[in-house]
Amino acid sequence: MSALRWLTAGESHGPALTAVLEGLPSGVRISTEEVADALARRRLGHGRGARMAFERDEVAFAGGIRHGHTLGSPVAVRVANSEWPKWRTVMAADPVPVDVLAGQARNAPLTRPRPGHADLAGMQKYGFDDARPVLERASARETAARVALGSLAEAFLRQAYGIALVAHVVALGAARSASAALPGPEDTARLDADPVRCFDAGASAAMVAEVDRAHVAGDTLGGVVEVVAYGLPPGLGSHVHWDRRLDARLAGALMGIQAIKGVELGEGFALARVPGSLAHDEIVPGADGVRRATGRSGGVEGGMSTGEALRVRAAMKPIATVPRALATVDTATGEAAVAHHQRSDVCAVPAAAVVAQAVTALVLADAALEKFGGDSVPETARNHRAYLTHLTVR
Ligand SMILES: Cc1cc2nc3c(=O)[nH]c(=O)nc-3n(C[C@H](O)[C@H](O)[C@H](O)COP(=O)(O)O)c2cc1C
Ligand SMILES: C=C(O[C@@H]1CC(C(=O)O)=C[C@@H](OP(=O)(O)O)[C@H]1O)C(=O)O
Repeated sequence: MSALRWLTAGESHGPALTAVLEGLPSGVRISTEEVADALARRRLGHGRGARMAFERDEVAFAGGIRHGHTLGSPVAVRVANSEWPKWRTVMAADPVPVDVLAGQARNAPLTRPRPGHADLAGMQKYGFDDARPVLERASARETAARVALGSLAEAFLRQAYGIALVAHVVALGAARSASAALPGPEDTARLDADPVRCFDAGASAAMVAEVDRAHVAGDTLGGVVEVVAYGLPPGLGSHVHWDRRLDARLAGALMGIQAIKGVELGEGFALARVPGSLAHDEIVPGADGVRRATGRSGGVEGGMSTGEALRVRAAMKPIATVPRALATVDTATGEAAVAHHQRSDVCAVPAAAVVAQAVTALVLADAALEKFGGDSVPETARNHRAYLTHLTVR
């Protein structure tokens, strides 16, 4: 069983998202404002659709926190949706009279499933003749719940072990950052201020232009995000079994984000094209112990953190709701049709970076608690210090 478990519930146009984090020690300092800041960061980014402008995330803790500190009990977070009054009837939990529903334009069955979204496979799997019940949960609005939990995991990692994370966009459509410079956690405000969360100013301008071109063309775009975590000890995760490997756990969590289609640690796929002499990170003596000369592995070897910066990338496919709608079949008639489209993001890669940072923090917090145990922040911090003091090789 994982040391830390998390679950989310809620539909895109439902009253609220609910998230639960179980296993967090007591004594993590956290405020509603910190979680709200993380949620606001997820709404940023050039290319997001109209919904980001008018909808608000109304966050409140519903358990596990007292006077600004975790209690060790499950933490429950509720992210209410300010748009709920408009959806109260269409998304009501209790039965609604048929004549009342019939008067709701929002309730018209969606029978032209979008290629690339969950619509068609979800209708087939769950036995619906309308895509609404599928897309409500498939929607990446759910990622607000994971970002809320990720902000708790990040606070814990920072306070217990001095681990800090940052995420940025390294490619968007055909534009990519040519710079090898990595942002640090202290660059978060600068990344928030960039329209596409890119650390490379030249590439940022090219990415903005890509989004604008796609918008005019009635098209959508994907891209690549990178999460960097600093301050990890060596030895999170394990080589001994597939499901204990840190890389496998990161890949699973990142691939669990809507629209993520590829994950790589460090140089990932590029390593497959170079000889071994250029693929690995040579081990060199340093003032504070052994170091790596390069960061090609992304800070994970043998399924374990090496103690160097962790660097993991995730590739996001373009948004499925393409304004210049794609071909589909109207499931009500069996006839060829164009996919339904009302509004959508042109590109949500900057938001995906924020979500990727959150799920990476959750995986690292789980792996750290598995390694160091402890039911309070001081206890797990003590265990971490003792481990570092007594490392067999340094
Ligand atoms: C932050 C974020 C925002 C998204 N916004 C949209 C959107 O506006 N329209 C859309 O069709 N898909 C959007 N998506 C992608 C869909 O959620 C995703 O394509 C869908 O779940 C199917 O992807 P899958 O095949 O990976 O499950 C977004 C994804 C993320 C991570
Ligand atoms: C609401 C959010 O993202 C939504 C994710 C999403 C999708 O299909 O994934 C589709 C869009 O919603 P709609 O189809 O209602 O316009 C996005 O706005 C959010 O991130 O908070």
